[in-house]
Amino acid sequence: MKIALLGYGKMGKVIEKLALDRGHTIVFKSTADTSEGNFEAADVAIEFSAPEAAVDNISKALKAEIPVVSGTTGWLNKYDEMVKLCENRNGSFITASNFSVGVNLFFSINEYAAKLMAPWKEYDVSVEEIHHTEKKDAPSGTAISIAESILKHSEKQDWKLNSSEENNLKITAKREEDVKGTHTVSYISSIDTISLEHVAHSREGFAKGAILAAEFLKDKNGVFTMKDVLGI
Ligand SMILES: NC(=O)c1ccc[n+]([C@@H]2O[C@H](COP(=O)([O-])OP(=O)(O)OC[C@H]3O[C@@H](n4cnc5c(N)ncnc54)[C@H](O)[C@@H]3O)[C@@H](O)[C@H]2O)c1
Ligand SMILES: O=C(O)C1=N[C@H](C(=O)O)CCC1
Repeated sequence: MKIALLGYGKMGKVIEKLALDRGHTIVFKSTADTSEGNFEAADVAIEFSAPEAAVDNISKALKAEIPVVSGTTGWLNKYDEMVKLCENRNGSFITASNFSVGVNLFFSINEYAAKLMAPWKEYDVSVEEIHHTEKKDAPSGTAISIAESILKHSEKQDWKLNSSEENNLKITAKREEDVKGTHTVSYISSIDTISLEHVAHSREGFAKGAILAAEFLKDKNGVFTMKDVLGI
């Protein structure tokens, strides 16, 4: 596949390496200030940029009839707009707060646990995420996805960052040097604690999942999720 990389930072660089290892070619790369290569030649665009840049990048790909995989977080208030654009252009689009296969399995475990724990009111549930200090958005997109699944089975009204109000699901966001991504769901009672945790050891999992999504999307039309890609 000929790939355009929209965003060539920490993720763009890992994706480039894995894509080349899988026999793909990179025909275009862009950052906030530079671009090189031939965008129109791409079979698929993989977009990992910044919250303020994602909508422009995704729109640019859809308008050029190039399928787009977007991993950027922190822009999902415009998700419906991108879905409409994709449908109007008969294009192909997938976004995920986390492309790692392990995290997507963790999402399913989290949903199952939320359902199982729902009747056991003595447990209070909370979510914690830890990422590197360069991360622009908080809480992480992954923590929001985890919280939204828990809320489907909970009496809590909404998630809230760093709130201890009983009717909200508390998400704690920590920033520590070089942490790739740690997400923990805790169910705490006065008697015991049940914890579920996913720890990313590197960025390879995110990159590999994004390439799997790009390979899945190449000859399809529509809006998809990682559940479609992984068949889970
Ligand atoms: N979904 C996932 O699996 C996943 C995994 C890791 C990171 N992310 C998200 O991906 C995004 C990027 O992460 P990163 O660690 O690579 O960040 P980074 O800061 O290392 O790199 C971002 C890159 O985007 C570029 N950029 C900014 N504006 C741009 C524009 N208008 N056009 C093109 N490029 C532009 C920057 O110049 C930089 O090269 C973040 O939102 C992060 O939260 C998602
Ligand atoms: O490094 C980041 O930034 C990450 N962002 C995603 C998120 O916000 O959930 C996925 C994990 C890494």
